[in-house]
Amino acid sequence: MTQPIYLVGARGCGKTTVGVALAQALGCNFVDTDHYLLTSTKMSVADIVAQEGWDGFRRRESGALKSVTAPNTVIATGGGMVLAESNRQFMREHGVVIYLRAPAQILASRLEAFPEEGQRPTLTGRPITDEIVDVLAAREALYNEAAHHVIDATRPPTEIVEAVLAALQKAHAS
Ligand SMILES: Nc1ncnc2c1ncn2[C@@H]1O[C@H](COP(=O)(O)OP(=O)(O)OP(=O)(O)O)[C@@H](O)[C@H]1O
Ligand SMILES: O=C(O)C1=C[C@@H](O)[C@@H](O)[C@H](O)C1
Ligand SMILES: [Mg+2]
Repeated sequence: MTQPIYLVGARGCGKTTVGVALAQALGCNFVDTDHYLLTSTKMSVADIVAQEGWDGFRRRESGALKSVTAPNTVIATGGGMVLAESNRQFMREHGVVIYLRAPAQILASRLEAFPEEGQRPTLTGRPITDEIVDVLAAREALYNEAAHHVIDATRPPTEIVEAVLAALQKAHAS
């Protein structure tokens, strides 16, 4: 592997969890744009949004995407990375984009168990487990448009990693 692999999908689909395991399986680096922003700004997503609004966060997130892009790297993106057309285009041009797809009901149950509110402040003013249905409906087309491969992310992380590796191998062979 030399091209970066970008994992996209809604909050709770497992981009960070699967990304760590996928990087381990491939023996390559792992970075996460949310974590990159946390360490480079020393502010949580909630802090950035409180100070700069969502527009400020989205600008920083687009910058983070460019900063972390490197060969031999699995990149877990933030759930809203696909909102900017320029980000979707950048990811498709610079690497392989994988959409980890899961229905809102499953996302809600994971987010309820592990809310991490500092990193996942409400997007709409409603509780995140309520808003996820509408957020996913509004973004589903963007995740699909960005993706080279769509992977069922309702399974355990080890199975998702296997499915991603199989998709990458199949694409390489063809
Ligand atoms: N395949 C899975 N099966 C069961 N639980 C999972 C799975 N993937 C992730 N989880 C759990 O769901 C929670 C959210 O996962 P994770 O943080 O990886 O999602 P994310 O896509 O990175 O979300 P965000 O967009 O907010 O960064 C975590 O607590 C994780 O343990
Ligand atoms: O879905 C979203 O818009 C977000 C997801 C998280 O990964 C963070 O990037 C942030 O909380 C925004
Ligand atoms: Mg994450």
